Amino acid sequence: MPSPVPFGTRLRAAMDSSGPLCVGIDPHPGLLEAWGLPNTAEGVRVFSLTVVEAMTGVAAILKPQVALYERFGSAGFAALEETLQAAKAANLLTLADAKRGDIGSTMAAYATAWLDDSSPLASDAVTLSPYLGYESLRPAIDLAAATGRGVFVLGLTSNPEGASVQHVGGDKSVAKSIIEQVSAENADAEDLGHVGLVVGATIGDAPAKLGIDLSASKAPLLTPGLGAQGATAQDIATAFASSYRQVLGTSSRDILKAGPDVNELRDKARSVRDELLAAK
Ligand SMILES: O=C(O)c1cc(=O)[nH]c(=O)n1[C@@H]1O[C@H](COP(=O)(O)O)[C@@H](O)[C@H]1O
Repeated sequence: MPSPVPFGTRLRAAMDSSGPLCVGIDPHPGLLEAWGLPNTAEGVRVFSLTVVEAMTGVAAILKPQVALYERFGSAGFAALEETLQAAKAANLLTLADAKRGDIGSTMAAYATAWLDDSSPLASDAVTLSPYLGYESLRPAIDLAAATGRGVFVLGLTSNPEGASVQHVGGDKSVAKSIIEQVSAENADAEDLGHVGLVVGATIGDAPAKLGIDLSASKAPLLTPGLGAQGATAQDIATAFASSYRQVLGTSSRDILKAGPDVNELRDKARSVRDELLAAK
C-alpha cells in the first residue's frame, strides 16, 4: 500500500486553497433555538449539515465539538458520523474536538475510535489533552502518522484557568515541555508536521514570557478564542508574529450566530477568513 499523504501536507493544501480558517461546529442549545431548530439530535444533525454546506471552499477544516453531540447519546453520535461523512464528501477536512487523553492502553482505543480508517467516527484529526503525560498520547500520535491524519495537543489553552496548570514551572513550564516534545515530533517535516498544538488566541505575551518558540515547532497552530472569547485577528497576528504561517484561526459561536441562512453563514465566515488573511 502506498503511504498516505501526511496530514501537514493536506492541511497546508487546504489552507492555501481556502484560507487559514477552521470553523467550529458547536450546536449549543441557544444557537439551535436561534436557528429555529429543536434541541435534539435531529436539530444538531440539521444544524451541522447546514454548516458543512455553507463552509465549502471558505474554511480549510471544520471542528465539530464532540460534547454537543454526545449529550444525545447514540443519536448524537449518529448525527456526528453523518456530519463527518458530509464534510468528507464536500472536500472539507475534519478535526474532532474530543480532547482525549488517558493511559496508553486506553489511549490506543481512543486512537482507533477517532483516527482509524475502520471507525465510523474517523476524522482527519482529533484534539488531545496531554495532562496524563505527553508520552501517554503515543498510540494516537503514531496511528495518526500511519494513516495520514493529525492530532492537536493542548499547549496553552484559551481559558483563564489554563495558566494555573500550563504556566507552572516558570522558564521550565509545563506548556514549554509539551511544546518542545511536539517540536521533536515534527522535526523531519518540511513544512507543517502532523502534530499540531492548541494555543489560544487570547494568550497575549505568554509564549515570550515562558520562553516558548512556536515557529520552531512546525506545528499547525489551532487558535481558539477568536470572536466569542474576545480575541481579534489582529490579536492573533501580534501574539503569533513569527509563527503566523502556521496559524489556523478558529471560531465557533461568532460565526454560527450568522445562521441559519447558508449565504449569511458563508459571508460571515468569509469575512473572518479575510480578516485573518489581512492581519500580519
Ligand atoms: O481545543 C479547542 O478547540 C479549544 C481549546 C481551547 O483552549 N479553547 C477553546 O475554546 N477550545 C474549543 O474551541 C471552541 C470555541 O468556541 P467559541 O468560543 O464559540 O469560538 C469550543 O468548542 C472550545 O471547546
